[in-house]
Amino acid sequence: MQTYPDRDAWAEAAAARLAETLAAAIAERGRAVFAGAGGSTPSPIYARLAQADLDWSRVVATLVDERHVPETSPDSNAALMKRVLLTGPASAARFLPLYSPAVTVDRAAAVAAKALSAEGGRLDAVLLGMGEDGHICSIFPDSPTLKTLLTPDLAPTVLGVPPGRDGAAPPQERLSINLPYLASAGRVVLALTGAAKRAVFEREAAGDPAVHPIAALIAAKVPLEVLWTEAA
Ligand SMILES: O=C1O[C@H](COP(=O)(O)O)[C@@H](O)[C@H](O)[C@H]1O
Repeated sequence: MQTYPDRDAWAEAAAARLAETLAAAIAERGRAVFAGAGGSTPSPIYARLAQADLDWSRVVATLVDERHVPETSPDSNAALMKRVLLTGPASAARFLPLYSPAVTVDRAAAVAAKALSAEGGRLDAVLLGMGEDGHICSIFPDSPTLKTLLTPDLAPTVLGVPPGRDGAAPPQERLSINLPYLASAGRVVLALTGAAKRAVFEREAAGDPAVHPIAALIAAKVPLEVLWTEAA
């Protein structure tokens, strides 16, 4: 885990790592695929990444997970990414949504999986956050889709995630990439803030990889870089 003295240094370091990997992919293959998280963590990183000196017209930007809601919803991760990352020069990137309107969450997941596969089926750079319950992407510790999403030897794909039962997370249907997408990525930056999330990360990392997403990432040798700052 890399520790940073404040949020500015933390966000700057995360954005620089992601930009470096996207630039290398563009130099090597003429294109790059970026996948990012929603939630409260990524905004300062997205704001800096948007300023990166990249040929954004060669970047496909997508999400590691999404709530099954339209972009008009305040819960939409797509709306967040478009508002904070895909602005200025970065608006030249092509956005690939996980959500599709007017279809079931499983159908939307199949559509997104096909579209991502058509982009090469591999993510160059990934920005992850982690919830205080230890979820990453929409891979929730107690979800019925947990085991499928964490199965290491499936093909990279996108799956629909049902809402949790009896008030358990997540509150609404979601879509999520699976562990093999993270394991095959070029670089995965997990951005964490605050003492509580650090404690959750350390507890989860020591857990059973079959049911703890962070432990599963480590066991699957995801190219993970954890960047932490105390300022929550
Ligand atoms: O629901 C989600 O939560 C996680 C963590 O969010 P944060 O607000 O604690 O940063 C996020 O990584 C994920 O993409 C999002 O859909």
